[in-house]
Amino acid sequence: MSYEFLKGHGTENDFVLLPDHDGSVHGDLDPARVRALCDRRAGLGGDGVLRVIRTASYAGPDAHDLPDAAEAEWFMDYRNSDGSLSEMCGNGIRVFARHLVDEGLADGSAPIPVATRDGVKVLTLEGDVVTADMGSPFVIGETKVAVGDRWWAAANVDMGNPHAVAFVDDLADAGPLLEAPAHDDATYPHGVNVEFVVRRGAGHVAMRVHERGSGETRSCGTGACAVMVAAALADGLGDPPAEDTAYRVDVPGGTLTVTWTADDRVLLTGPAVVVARGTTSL
Ligand SMILES: N[C@@H](CCC[C@H](N)C(=O)O)C(=O)O
Repeated sequence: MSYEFLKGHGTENDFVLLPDHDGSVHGDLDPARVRALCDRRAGLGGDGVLRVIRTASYAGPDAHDLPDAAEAEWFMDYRNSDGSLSEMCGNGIRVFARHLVDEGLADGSAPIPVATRDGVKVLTLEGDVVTADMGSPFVIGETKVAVGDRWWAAANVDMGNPHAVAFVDDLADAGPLLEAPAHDDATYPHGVNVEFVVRRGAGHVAMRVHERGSGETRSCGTGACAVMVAAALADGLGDPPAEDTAYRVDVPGGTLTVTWTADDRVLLTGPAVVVARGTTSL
């Protein structure tokens, strides 16, 4: 079977997009196909797959939990590169919105609602930059993570998907991150995305991330949001802050801006580009 794909990225967190508007191309989207597509040597390469499907047409895992199609015509069916599902992807949803507008499937001059496994997110495009309203963060408490025999205290922040945010002295402290950092399985029964963070200045941090289901990636949008929230709280801001507050979050693949609003919304702003398209039979 031959089918259409596109390739895109947001701050070098890269994705294979699979247009499947009525669900007739990929059915349940076999995890083995996701792994084959994301393979960087034998496939197209990617940190994940974004299936572009109408909310009303999705019949796969979690279909019963999806928002109503009247709230969001399109559903971002996100898969990690190992084939697993995740609730949300902050870089992916910006690329998803860019694709909808490029293809005339959504009007880029107005906010675009997109359904995810974490509810409806609203995207706004301004030139090359896309902002995703990621909703409210949930700061659950303290945990810890480890690489080898080194442990760090970490903030447990839920952005729809799970995060552990560890402040470190140096981003190199975590080593090459060839394996998932150790974490508390009782706190994170479904695994966790782990961010290592350093301060760069007032309202400015830099991070690395090991993503659940994808390994170390060049960026993670939900991770950047979790990092901003953890940093803002460590800086003494309220939950939510008294006034809208923006932090610059540097990632290996670029720079994101995260704004935590006084009405407790986290806004993720950054680039989103589609770089290629074609057909494959992977
Ligand atoms: N890269 C994404 C997050 C993708 C999902 C994550 N690996 C998980 O399993 O929760 C982002 O930009 O947020």
